[in-house]
Amino acid sequence: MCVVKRIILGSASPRRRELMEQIGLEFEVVVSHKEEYYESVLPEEIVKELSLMKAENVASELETKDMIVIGADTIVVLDGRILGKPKDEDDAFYMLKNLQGRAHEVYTGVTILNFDGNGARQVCSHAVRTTVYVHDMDEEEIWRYIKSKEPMDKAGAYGIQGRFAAYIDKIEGDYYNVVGLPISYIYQQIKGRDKRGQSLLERV
Ligand SMILES: Cc1cn([C@H]2C[C@H](O)[C@@H](COP(=O)(O)OP(=O)(O)OP(=O)(O)O)O2)c(=O)[nH]c1=O
Repeated sequence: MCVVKRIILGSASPRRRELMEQIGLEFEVVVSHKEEYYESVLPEEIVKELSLMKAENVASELETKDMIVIGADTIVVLDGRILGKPKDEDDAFYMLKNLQGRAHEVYTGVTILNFDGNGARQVCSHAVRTTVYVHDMDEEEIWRYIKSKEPMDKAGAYGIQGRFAAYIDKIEGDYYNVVGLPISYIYQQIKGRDKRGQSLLERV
């Protein structure tokens, strides 16, 4: 019989928490307040770097034995420019005005740190891209959406899972990746078996 490892989600995002709960994983949330920054240039490298930093920041505050630590970061990319969370309502307006009527990319980077019983770790960082097509929005619609407060804590100033569903034409790729976590990728990774036939979830 195997003993299952503790899984730590290193995120303050309620969406990430909900997606982990949705698939029935048992996990704990630990939030680190250490600063994050990146040096990479390409979007997929940026989100991988940030997700690694988030996971490492959380791991540095824990006794990391027989444990899986997950970090994630989501950005919206439009014409090569990165849109993070809006600073204020005018910033949200600027982002939404540019996103409407066309396609953009959403990248989420995920890092899974897998610690064995001796505290030795394996690192797996991966980025997932989804293309999102947004319908035309007039200025009144954009302001109405901003006044709903939904955009303010989200990359690109929108939440596909909320009122913004009204403006989603179509997507190509993983929906959950846009919400903040490519959840089936994570599950398949941690359930996957290594050469000894052992799942990441099992303690040695
Ligand atoms: C594009 C998009 C983003 N988002 C959210 C997911 C993330 O919470 C947020 C992107 O910001 P992040 O910096 O990736 O994450 P966070 O600061 O919210 O949480 P933490 O760093 O503690 O893990 O935007 C949505 O909820 N829906 C969407 O459609």
